This record gives sequence, structure tokens and C-alpha cells, in this order.
Amino acid sequence: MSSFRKIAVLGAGAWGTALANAAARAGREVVLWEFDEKQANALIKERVNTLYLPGVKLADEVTPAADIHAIAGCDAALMVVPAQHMRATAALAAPHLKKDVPVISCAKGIERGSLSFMSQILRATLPHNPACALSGPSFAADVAHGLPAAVTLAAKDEWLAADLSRALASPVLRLYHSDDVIGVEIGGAAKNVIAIGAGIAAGVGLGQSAGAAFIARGFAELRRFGSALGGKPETLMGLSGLGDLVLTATSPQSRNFSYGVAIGKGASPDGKLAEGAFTAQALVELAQKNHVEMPIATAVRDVLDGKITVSQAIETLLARPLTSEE
Ligand SMILES: NC(=O)C1=CN([C@@H]2O[C@H](COP(=O)(O)OP(=O)(O)OC[C@H]3O[C@@H](n4cnc5c(N)ncnc54)[C@H](O)[C@@H]3O)[C@@H](O)[C@H]2O)C=CC1
Ligand SMILES: O=C(CO)COP(=O)(O)O
Repeated sequence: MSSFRKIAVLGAGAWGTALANAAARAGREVVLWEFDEKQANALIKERVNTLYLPGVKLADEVTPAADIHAIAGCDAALMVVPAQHMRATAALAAPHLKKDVPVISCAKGIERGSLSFMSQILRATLPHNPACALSGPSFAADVAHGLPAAVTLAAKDEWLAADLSRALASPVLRLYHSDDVIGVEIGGAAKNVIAIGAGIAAGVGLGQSAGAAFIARGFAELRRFGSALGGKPETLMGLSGLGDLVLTATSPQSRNFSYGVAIGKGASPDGKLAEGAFTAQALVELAQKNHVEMPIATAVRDVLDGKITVSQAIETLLARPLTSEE
């Protein structure tokens, strides 16, 4: 019998809704809290997330809620709000979480200003709750439709990561456990920025050879950054690093990739959440602070900030001195 009977999911966007159903599929009782009251009430009434994950019914074991008190008594909490709202959401949850209840960030990003990863925000806001991270190649729609996926769940205490992984796994969702929380988070945050760049390259029509070069060189940046910040090489080479970069930087289903495609085509992005657009500045600042060279991420940041045009970004990247491949 798992000790994680009741799971709270905070954030009923696409990923929170998919994870709530996944936890139900794993045999858990789930409370799905949503910040937007109108949206929460629609979920309570209709039991379908028409706005963020249309066509997917909530599992019977999932109870949607507008009131944060509903998370009381949970045995673990999945934090599935956009990265820039993680701190406020954790603060809202704090009075309702018992000591030692693990809190698992499922968001992919770095907080602007503080340059904090999600686990650092959770540790600062919920110091008595172990901060964990869940990340990997997993489109919400795929997971919600029961297509197979594999992700990594990390906690400083690997026994806890293994227990949580077992509690959330099902025949179609494999969770690998790890003790490398920062390594897992780095992959999720950095790949979104690189994926926007890959989307821009695709939108401009640079071709598939350039697309592959972009992923390989983007991954070199991700690994350099990851190892400077203490991520383990096997994590960066794994699901949450290479795995998620390949998925996000090649698929039109990705919001970050599509955001880049729109920019590359000179069109306006569709307004869906593209976490990389919020994280680019923080990623580049953190890289500079740690003396890590990230030319692709920097070019993406500069294009998003309007400092340079897409053509100038391409010219600058192609004109870099020829070096060894590392
Ligand atoms: N959609 C996907 O396939 C996946 C998403 N993720 C990550 O999960 C996180 C959430 O993304 P999605 O669920 O896709 O987002 P979404 O765009 O589907 O939904 C956004 C959610 O954020 C909530 N929200 C908006 N403003 C808020 C605020 N001020 N405070 C608290 N909540 C607020 C909305 O009410 C909604 O629940 C992101 O970091 C994303 O990178 C990770 C893996 C897969
Ligand atoms: O993180 C994701 C897949 O692993 C989702 O990617 P997007 O946010 O770019 O859609």
C-alpha cells in the first residue's frame, strides 16, 4: 500500500489536468485545485477542461476545487502552475500542507529576477516540505490520452523519489527516479529556450540540416550550463535533458517550438504559454554569472527582447569562429 493516498495537484492547466488523471490512473485519490475561480467552477460543473485540455474527461477519482483548503490532508502535492507563478502558489499552499509532505515542481522554467529554479523557490517558501522535481518529454495531451510516456522524478532523498515514482506510475506512465533535483530542472528550463530558437530556424525555412545542428549545439549549451550548476551528466543526457529537448525542439505540438515558428515566419505567436519566452532572460543571466557560454540561448533572448532581428541572429551565430566540438 502506498503511503501517498491523496495527491493534491495545484494548477488545472493542460499539464495539471493530465497529471491529475495520471495519478488517478495510478490508483490515487486526487484534488485538482485551480487558481482561476471561474475556470475551477467550470471544471467542477462540467468535469472537462475545455479551455486547456479539451476532449479529456476528468477521472472519477479527481475532485476539482476552487478553494485552496481542499488540499488539506494531502500526502503529496504536485505544483503545476507556470514557473513565474510558482512562488505565489507555494505561499498560498503553505498553511494547508502538513510538515514533511513532499512538494513536486512540475513546471519548467527559472524565475525572473531571483534567477531561482522551482525547487529553490519551494525550499524557500515551504522549508519543512521536501522539494522534488518532475520533468521529461511529455505532452499533456499525450499523457491525458493514455499514450506511453516516461519522465524523471527527483528528490534529494532518492528513496522518496522512488516511493513517489511508484505512487504515480501506471502501465502507460513510467517514472524514473533520481537524486539530481537541479539536473532534472535544468533540462526542463533550458530546453524551452533552445526549442524557441529551433522553431525560429524552422519558421525561417533554414532546413532540416540546420535544425539538427541547432539541437546538437543547443544540447552542448544545455550540458555546459548543467554541469556548471551541478547537474549530473547522466541526468542531462537523460529524459529531462536530451529527451525533452528532442521532443520540444522538433514538434509543432510544442508551444515553445510553435512560438518560435511564428516569429521565424514574421507572424504573431498564438498567445499560448511558451515558458521559454519568460525563462530566456533568466537563463542567460545565470549563464553569464556562472561564466557559461550560451550563444544560441543568448541569440533567442536578444530576438525576443527586440535587440536584434532574426536575420541578425542567424548571421551572428553562423559567423562565430570555428572551434572544436565540445
Ligand atoms: N502542457 C504540457 O504539455 C506540459 C507543461 N509543462 C509545464 O507545466 C507548467 C504549466 O503548464 P500548462 O499546464 O501547460 O499551462 P496551461 O497554459 O495549460 O495552463 C496555465 C495554468 O496556469 C494558471 N495560472 C495562470 N495565472 C496564474 C497565477 N497567477 N497563479 C497561479 N496559476 C495561474 C491557469 O489558471 C492554468 O491553470 C509549465 O511550466 C509547463 O512548462 C510540463 C510538461 C508538459
Ligand atoms: O514540456 C513539454 C513537453 O515535455 C511541453 O512543451 P511545450 O510547453 O513547448 O508545449
